[in-house]
Amino acid sequence: MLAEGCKAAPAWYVRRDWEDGRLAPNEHVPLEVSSVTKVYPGGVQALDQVSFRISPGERACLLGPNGAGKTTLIRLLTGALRPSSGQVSLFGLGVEDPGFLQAKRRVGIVPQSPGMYRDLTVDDFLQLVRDLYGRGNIPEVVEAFGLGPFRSRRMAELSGGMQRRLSMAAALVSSPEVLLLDEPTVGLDPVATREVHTFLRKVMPGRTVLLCTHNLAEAEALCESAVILRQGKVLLHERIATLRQRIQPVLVLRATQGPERLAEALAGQGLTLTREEDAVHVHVADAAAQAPGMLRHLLGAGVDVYECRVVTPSLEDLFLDVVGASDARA
Ligand SMILES: Nc1ncnc2c1ncn2[C@@H]1O[C@H](COP(=O)(O)OP(=O)(O)OP(=O)(O)O)[C@@H](O)[C@H]1O
Repeated sequence: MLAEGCKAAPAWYVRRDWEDGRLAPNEHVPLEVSSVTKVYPGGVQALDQVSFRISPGERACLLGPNGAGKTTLIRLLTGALRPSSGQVSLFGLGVEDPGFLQAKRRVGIVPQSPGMYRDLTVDDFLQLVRDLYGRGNIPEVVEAFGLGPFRSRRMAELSGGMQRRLSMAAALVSSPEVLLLDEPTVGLDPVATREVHTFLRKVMPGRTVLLCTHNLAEAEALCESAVILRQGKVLLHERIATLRQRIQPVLVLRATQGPERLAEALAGQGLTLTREEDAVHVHVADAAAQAPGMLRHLLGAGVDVYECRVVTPSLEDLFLDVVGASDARA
């Protein structure tokens, strides 16, 4: 399952415990997808033998290009869809198991929209959720998410940002151990997006999280691991820090004498150079170790460097690297 070129798998990486590729069910694993295939009526195959586990306390993002199967996977995990084959389990229990409903009560779900509940007031909706979960502290979430002034407001009358706040509050009413977040900031303006991130930062620590998003900055800010899907398959499941080691940082250099002279002075040193407008990018394994010698060499060669900046790869760079490499192989 580890994509070509990936480094050693972390401890929680997918382990194939059963010979047929399925994972052995484990009550200590909050979210588990084992050899799941989903074919929609009409024949579209959205997921193809997908397996991964999200460990307790892991905060993972679910990434992938359009049509990769992310929404399908989230809907399978929420129980809204059934797999065509394979097993989705929460705390080791599959949908057919008698304790599945109990396991589901340990999972809070933040959907993209309030769906069919638009006509309920904020209070009605939170009470409905508390009744469904059989427990919960409404005043606590109303306070935590600043919903006090809106309690008698119909959900349809709330702004997009406020609806999202309510969705998060509802997901947390029962103090779940797991949070499933389906694009929590899609369609929100930057102010509302920041507000959602602030709330999420408060509630995510200590919980297991799977965050489906297209916003890679959001994923990077909130999660420490990534599951990348493409065309219904898992390309990788890895720590973001480990992923980052796959791409070298870049030293961005600018000199008074211009990029040609800079590149000329660095030629023949076994470095990978790329020219970006008036800068030269040097790919380095260890910027702190290599930059001082490089700058001394340039100064000695009569090149006056006025900018030397280390750029570490972003999750976007990593995503493009992983998905691009997979596209090239396809
Ligand atoms: N209800 C459905 N009936 C038939 N095909 C579907 C249905 N829902 C999704 N699909 C197809 O399944 C595949 C995966 O779709 P899915 O929505 O899960 O991907 P996604 O990664 O969430 O995409 P996006 O990022 O664009 O939201 C796509 O080819 C899509 O067209």
